[in-house]
Amino acid sequence: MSGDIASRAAALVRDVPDYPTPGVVFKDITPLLGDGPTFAAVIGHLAQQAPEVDLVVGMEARGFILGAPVAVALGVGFVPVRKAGKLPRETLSGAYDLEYGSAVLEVHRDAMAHGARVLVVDDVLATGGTAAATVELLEQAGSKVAALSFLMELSFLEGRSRLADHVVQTLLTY
Ligand SMILES: O=P(O)(O)OC[C@H]1O[C@H](OP(=O)(O)OP(=O)(O)O)[C@H](O)[C@@H]1O
Ligand SMILES: Nc1ncnc2[nH]cnc12
Repeated sequence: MSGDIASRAAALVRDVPDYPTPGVVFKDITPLLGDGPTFAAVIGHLAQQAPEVDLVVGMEARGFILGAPVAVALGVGFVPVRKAGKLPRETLSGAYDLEYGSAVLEVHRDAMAHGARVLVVDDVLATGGTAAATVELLEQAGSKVAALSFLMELSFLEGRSRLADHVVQTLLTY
């Protein structure tokens, strides 16, 4: 079944060369998001393989698109990890590099109870900079990252090696 979902999803991911910078092949998921049955099947797959968790965490912005419906499917809350300056209360924050730039991520300091088990959801694992920075924030906040779940992994960028102590799940591998 997941093989079937994987091939349907892969057919709806579009390669855009030299975006946003020369040399990067951007994996555009908007065709997949625009196909209701495939989008629903992907969310169902991510939810079905999830460990038991208290919360789902997603990273701005594409991690929100996948993470929030996974949280709803699991019947748990959703915590946004946002780019700097968007959260109104006290935050934990961390700078990081990604495949085509650098940024700062933040999470509300009180978003998770101490010891909460969380599932991290995002669309792409590339260099792993975004995911590693997120794990660091969550662990600083006292959470336990039960697993990280991605729609796809760009394995040639070896992001998985930055998450070596964690469970990493991906539907598609390039
Ligand atoms: O493994 P990495 O090299 O860190 O790259 C992966 C990250 O890059 C993209 O986010 P981006 O910062 O482009 O933000 P967006 O979701 O707002 O488009 C993607 O959604 C991941 O979060
Ligand atoms: N090649 C890529 N395509 C889409 N999102 C990404 N995030 C990091 N690298 C990416």
